[in-house]
Amino acid sequence: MTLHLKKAELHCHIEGAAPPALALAQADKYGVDVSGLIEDGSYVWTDFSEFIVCYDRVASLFRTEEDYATLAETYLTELSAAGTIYSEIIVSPDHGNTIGIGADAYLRGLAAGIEAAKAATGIEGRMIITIIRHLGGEPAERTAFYAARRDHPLVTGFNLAGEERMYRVADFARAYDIARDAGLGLTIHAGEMAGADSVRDALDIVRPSRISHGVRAIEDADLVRRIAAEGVVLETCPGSNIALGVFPGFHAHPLRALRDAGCRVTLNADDPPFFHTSLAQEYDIASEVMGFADAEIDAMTRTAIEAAFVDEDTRAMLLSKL
Ligand SMILES: Nc1ncnc2[nH]cnc12
Ligand SMILES: [Zn+2]
Repeated sequence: MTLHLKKAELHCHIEGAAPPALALAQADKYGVDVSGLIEDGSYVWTDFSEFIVCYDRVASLFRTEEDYATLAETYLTELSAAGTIYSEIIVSPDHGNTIGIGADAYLRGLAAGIEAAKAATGIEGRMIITIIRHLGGEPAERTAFYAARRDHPLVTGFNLAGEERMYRVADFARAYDIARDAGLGLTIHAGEMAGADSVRDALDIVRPSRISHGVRAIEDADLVRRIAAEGVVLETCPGSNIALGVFPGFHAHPLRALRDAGCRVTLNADDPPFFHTSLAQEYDIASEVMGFADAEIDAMTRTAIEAAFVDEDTRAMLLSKL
């Protein structure tokens, strides 16, 4: 067990953190039929494409500012109970537009949830605005402009999620330029559903300080050396990778190999209930299944705080808690 260890998370999609029980309550509230979506208390999907459809259906059950406040507060409160001091949630203002409340109300609701959790538990939270790869470059640029104009201090980063096998990183270069110019921290999903080339493109074109996943860099030794040399931080999500079939089991997961090669690695849950995991479980697996010592896991937590998209006073405060 790793309950005694402090934890930090850089990579969790907030709609992907909705516990099935909360999604069921939301479905009840809005009279939505969830057969085929939730069965026996679990989300139903079989591959990445179905997972994305399932994810979007769950997201559509959250329809008001208050719903989003509840979602963020529920997740961060659960994290805090497991010893988590910091969490970055990946948020999608496009969902706010899809459900009709607009991006501002969507972010306001999430921020209220983050602040409520902080008031109750002390957990620090930030929001990373994501663009959606399978929607293409044009909506991404609109979202990047929105993110650049952000007027909320809890919005500190920018990400690209969605179907990695669609479009090219270059299609999102302009969106990333806009986010970079606005001073947002940059990370990008790469090396999850696509291989080393995708990670190399992400490094060359986006120049991020972090990569969301990045684990398939292991397919190219030169690329692993480059990630280590450049100090790019990998937001690894082992449970997610196993659930999505990226690797056949934890024994085959490259977390240890990447760490041993000098890459800076962190532990994250991605979309925890969809992948039957939690941040606490990712820490437990690192300890009990992958055999990392407590000091090695603490080093990953420290790396997460070092790479967090926060101001330096907040970083110092978080580091002092470790
Ligand atoms: N694991 C994942 N990869 C890419 N996009 C996502 N959106 C939500 N979860 C994701
Ligand atoms: Zn992700």
